[in-house]
Amino acid sequence: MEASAWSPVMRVSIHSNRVGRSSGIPPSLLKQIIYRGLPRIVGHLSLNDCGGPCPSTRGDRAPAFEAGNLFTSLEATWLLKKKGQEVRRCLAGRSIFLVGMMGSGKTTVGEIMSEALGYTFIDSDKYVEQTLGLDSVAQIFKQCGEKFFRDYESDALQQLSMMGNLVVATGGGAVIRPVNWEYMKQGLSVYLDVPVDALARRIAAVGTNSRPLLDFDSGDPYTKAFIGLFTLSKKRAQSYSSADVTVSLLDLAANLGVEDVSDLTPTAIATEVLVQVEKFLGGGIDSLDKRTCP
Ligand SMILES: Nc1ncnc2c1ncn2[C@@H]1O[C@H](COP(=O)(O)OP(=O)(O)OP(=O)(O)O)[C@@H](O)[C@H]1O
Ligand SMILES: O=C(O)C1=C[C@@H](O)[C@@H](O)[C@H](O)C1
Repeated sequence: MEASAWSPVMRVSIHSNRVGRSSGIPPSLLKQIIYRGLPRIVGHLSLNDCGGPCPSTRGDRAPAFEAGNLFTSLEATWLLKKKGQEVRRCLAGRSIFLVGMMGSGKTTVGEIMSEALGYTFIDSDKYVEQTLGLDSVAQIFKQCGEKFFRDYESDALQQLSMMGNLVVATGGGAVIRPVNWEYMKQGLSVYLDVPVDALARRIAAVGTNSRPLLDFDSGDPYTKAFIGLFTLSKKRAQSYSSADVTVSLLDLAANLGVEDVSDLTPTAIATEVLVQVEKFLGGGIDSLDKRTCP
């Protein structure tokens, strides 16, 4: 999944005076994360086990086995882990609930964050599937309808809210029920704000089959995804804005001088989420040396 989905790293343009402005991460490290921060891919490659075409064989990518690439990836991993350790102290066991539209990266970014924090990752859609013993959310919608799914989704969030030390990727529609916010307020909520075009491109790449609210009868995958996401995002904008922390990919890209949000790696986004969470909790953000968190 990762190897084929990430966008070409070579197209990223970096303006050194802008890098790191919002995040408090040393500019040289942040540049490397954005420019070549592909630790998960390198991890796969080092096992010689890429699921699709290896990045090293693709013309639009930096050579994956180049010593510098591995080195910078290790630095990115180190920085993420360090931030994770700092934020873990600030969180003091509170869980993080990631909210956002379908395809916003809650699962991808959440898994990376959970590893950095030493937290357990839970995907609430999967939790509901397992509770019901059904294969997919699409099947639940088809057999039992949306309301039935939403009831189980609320139950799942209630149960998860009573545990600590979790990063939870919530379902894209979890925000529409006020009671779910009561559950999520037991921890910290983070909204991943991704432009609809980028969401539609990501979802079109894998098809709309697994996402019942986008799986219309006609239209190509991008158009179906775009129309569905656009409509839902308008309806949900206010709900998403209730999150404690918002991480806007447009803002992050602008602050980093990156032209296209698709060029932001999951590691960079996960690191930014941790930085913003730390900021929300009152921790040091201007420098890695400032650690004012209790
Ligand atoms: N930063 C990124 N750059 C490019 N592709 C990404 C990025 N983050 C996630 N993706 C891809 O986008 C798709 C959706 O990601 P993911 O499953 O993490 O989103 P989600 O918010 O959990 O979605 P859903 O709510 O529908 O389950 C996946 O194919 C994933 O590989
Ligand atoms: O945005 C939504 O309403 C949904 C998102 C998915 O995560 C699933 O929870 C389901 O497909 C509904």
